[in-house]
Amino acid sequence: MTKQIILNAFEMTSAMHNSHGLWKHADTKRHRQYKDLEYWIELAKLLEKGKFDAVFFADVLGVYDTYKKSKEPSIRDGLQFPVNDGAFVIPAMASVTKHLSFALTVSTTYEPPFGNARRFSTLDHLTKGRIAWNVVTSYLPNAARNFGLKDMIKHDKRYDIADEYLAVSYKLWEASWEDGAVVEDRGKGVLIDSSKVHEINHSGEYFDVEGPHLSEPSLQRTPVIYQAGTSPRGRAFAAKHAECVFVGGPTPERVRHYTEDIRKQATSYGRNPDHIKIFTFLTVIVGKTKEEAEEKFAELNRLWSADAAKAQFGGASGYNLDEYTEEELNNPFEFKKTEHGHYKAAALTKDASKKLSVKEALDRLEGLDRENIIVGNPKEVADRIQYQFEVSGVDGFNLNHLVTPASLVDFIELVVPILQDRGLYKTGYKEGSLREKLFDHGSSVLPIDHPGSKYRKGIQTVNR
Ligand SMILES: Cc1cc2nc3c(=O)[nH]c(=O)nc-3n(C[C@H](O)[C@H](O)[C@H](O)COP(=O)(O)O)c2cc1C
Repeated sequence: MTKQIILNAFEMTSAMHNSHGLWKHADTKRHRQYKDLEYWIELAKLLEKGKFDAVFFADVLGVYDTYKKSKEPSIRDGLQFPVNDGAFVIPAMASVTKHLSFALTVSTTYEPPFGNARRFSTLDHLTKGRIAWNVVTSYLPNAARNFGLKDMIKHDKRYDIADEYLAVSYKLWEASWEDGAVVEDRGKGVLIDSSKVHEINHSGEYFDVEGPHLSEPSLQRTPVIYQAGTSPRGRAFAAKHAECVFVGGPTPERVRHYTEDIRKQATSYGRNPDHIKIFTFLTVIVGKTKEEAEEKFAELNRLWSADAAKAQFGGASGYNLDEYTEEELNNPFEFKKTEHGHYKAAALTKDASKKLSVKEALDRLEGLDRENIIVGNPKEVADRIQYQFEVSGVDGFNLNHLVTPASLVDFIELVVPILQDRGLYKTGYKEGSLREKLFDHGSSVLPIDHPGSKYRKGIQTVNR
């Protein structure tokens, strides 16, 4: 059977996400409606109609303020600000869908693991196993200062902390409660068999947690583990822990380099590389005709905010694009490792399809980056998606939407049927939890080659 594209809607419970300045578009209301439950409920119904696998909720815990050393460019255009807590809209979206799943971003740098484990168990219960956790280590200096730190914790150390954070989480989800602990024995007057509920007594370098886990085991126990990070340390972390990885890369060839590296490293951890699904970005502007798509592109390009794009680039990469002098504009735009994140900086330097000068790099952010957007009629768009899917070696995409919900409606009406005709996209959902839909492990819980499963106690689940 043809390998099929797994599709997530790339979202954020914020005024704007990656559509810089496009709140000015006549058809978008999301910057006013992102705080309304009705907006998320309608979106959920639309996405399930389009057979989307999941909604991927990005998140940040601060304002982007590297560019111009100021928060003003971000605040002015609503760049991922204001941003609400994504967890709260998920149960409402789950209540009007049966199959759509939800990947929620939570940082291991700022929120302690004990409360986070309960949050995900609760969501897994309420959605009947349709939850994933996108593990990030965060990149905004303002986030560090919001959580009482003077500076960001160093990039690689954040991943060391994340490693221990995951160990604590696995203990809570996998080791604290045995299967069958809830006995509900009316005769003996026992609701929960306390011999099957365990403290975890974790004492480590960064965390001390006694337990037991406050939630009883949910369908998946450990939520499907997503990870977003493309640096060498990020990829090593993904290879060890992630069941789904969200990688950045400006070309399908470069994305392939990352997918191959992650799968190779996963093997060295004793994991089956097929137990990792890899995703990258997808941005589409589709019209019934090429001319209509080009008109849409021109209109969006006209409304684009270069300042917001540079502000996002700044926070994600650590480069302040405002600091180059006139004389420096012709210099090559070089990669430098910062304490922020890897993929944005790499996209315009070492991963770019050609070497860029500083001026050329800045120009890429002045408008919608044509190199990273598919513009065309439905067939042209489907051809290009198919090409990117086949060349990059990914299992699916996180689909951006520039105008919400119009971009998603266009995609579902115009592109999905072609991908379905080609056998590249499902026409119906598989039954079961998110993990069962994504994999063939034979159960909802972690497979035995995953490091989290090593913590298991007294759990009677079959696994392939
Ligand atoms: C494709 C992609 C998406 C990401 N999304 C988020 C996000 O929503 N929120 C966030 O705080 N960090 C996000 N990150 C970055 C993570 O915080 C990451 O753990 C950290 O910046 C280091 O990333 P790196 O390994 O690529 O350097 C993302 C990274 C990538 C590659």
